[in-house]
Amino acid sequence: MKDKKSVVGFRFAWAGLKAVMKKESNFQLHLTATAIVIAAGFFFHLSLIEWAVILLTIGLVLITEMINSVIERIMDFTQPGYDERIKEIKDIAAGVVLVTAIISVVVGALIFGPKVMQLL
Ligand SMILES: Nc1ncnc2c1ncn2[C@@H]1O[C@H](COP(=O)(O)OP(=O)(O)OP(=O)(O)O)[C@@H](O)[C@H]1O
Repeated sequence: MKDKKSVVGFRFAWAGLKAVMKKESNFQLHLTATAIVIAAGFFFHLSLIEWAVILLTIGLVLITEMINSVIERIMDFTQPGYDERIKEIKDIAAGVVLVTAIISVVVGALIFGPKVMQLL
């Protein structure tokens, strides 16, 4: 019984993931960047700890983008019309994604920067 519930729960979670992949262009952009970073990781033979940091950073960006999408949907549902309070909530949620995106660029530069330099 519990197993069946877990499988159903997983199916809903997978449906949520598919919805963001299909409907959110920013999420698709992050997924493209993720594929490029992972390919670069194999090319540069990252160490285990470097992989761990890169994967955690990728996860952070994808998760915050998903949370941002959830907040946008709740706001659109709560107040479809223009509202200054909704604007601030959505702007802050977008700011969260921006912060993680900046962190991911810095992490990428720290890990890949020296390796790219060695190639030049
Ligand atoms: N109901 C609203 N009231 C006031 N400002 C809003 C409202 N909806 C959106 N905005 C403003 O428009 C910006 C963009 O909102 P929107 O919901 O279109 O998200 P988005 O960043 O375009 O994401 P997506 O492309 O995923 O829809 C918000 O950050 C906010 O400044």
